[in-house]
Amino acid sequence: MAAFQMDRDWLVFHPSPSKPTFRPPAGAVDAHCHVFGPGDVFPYAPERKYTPCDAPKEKLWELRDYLGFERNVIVQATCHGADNRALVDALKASKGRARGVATVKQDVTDAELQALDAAGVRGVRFNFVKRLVDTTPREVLLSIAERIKPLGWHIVIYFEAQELHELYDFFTSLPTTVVVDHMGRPDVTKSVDGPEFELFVRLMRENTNFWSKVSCPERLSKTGPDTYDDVAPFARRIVETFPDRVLWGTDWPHPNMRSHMPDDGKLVDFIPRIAPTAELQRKLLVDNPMTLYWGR
Ligand SMILES: O=C(O)c1cc(C(=O)O)oc(=O)c1
Repeated sequence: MAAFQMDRDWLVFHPSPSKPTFRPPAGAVDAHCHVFGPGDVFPYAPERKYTPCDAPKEKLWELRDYLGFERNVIVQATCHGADNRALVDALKASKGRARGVATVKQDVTDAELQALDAAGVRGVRFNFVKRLVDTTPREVLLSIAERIKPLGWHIVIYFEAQELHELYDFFTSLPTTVVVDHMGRPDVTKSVDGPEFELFVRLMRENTNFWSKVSCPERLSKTGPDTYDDVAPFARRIVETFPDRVLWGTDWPHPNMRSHMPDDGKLVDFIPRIAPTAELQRKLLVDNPMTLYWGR
């Protein structure tokens, strides 16, 4: 009997993704993915908002190789809270082919930060999505930011587009490189030139320490699986406007998907639609993530 029972409506990752037609350039990095558990070895956090299926590191390596990628950036998932043991275990097992983004609390010690750094962690994640986490006061986040800055780490932020107005000044006060998850989750039924997305473009334009992941068409799309036509203009605009500050990731194992479970091969085939030239593809998949995560 497994230690944890996944949520009844949980969608398990795709059992047999298609082989992508698009071949990623040599050295490509999947710069946003997660590991879950396994729960009987690395228990899910008591404060979690969901209980997923196990998604262990071995499955992630299999997917990496199958899709034609060489490296991963593993982002601490909220179901593990600030217990980074599953993440660290995966980083150590990766033989240098994975880097990590952790979640830490204010009372994290310098020795713990050093140990995370040695394992390959290069950033912390601040999450503002209310269905995923309880709110952490801004002064606590700022104190964590000051602690991780000397390590040369960056901050990954996850929020929804309608919250950006309220969070804008706080975000721009952060003292490190800041990476936005999933393009700030735009409402893609609105115009790509409209005021909501324009605010996000302004954040990127006026603050050159901001980067964006152009990931998760499956989460943002309203038109549905496989083509994600409605998301493409948003992601392409960001890639073409900020080619040196964009990252791409599968988001495997796709926590909390309700509408459908994406075929990871189809997600890879989405890349040339948002990064149409070989140069843009190389920056997005190789140069940018290598600079940010393997720069030292
Ligand atoms: O939208 C989500 O549900 C989601 C959740 C998590 C997490 O639980 O960490 O991470 C993501 O990148 C996306």
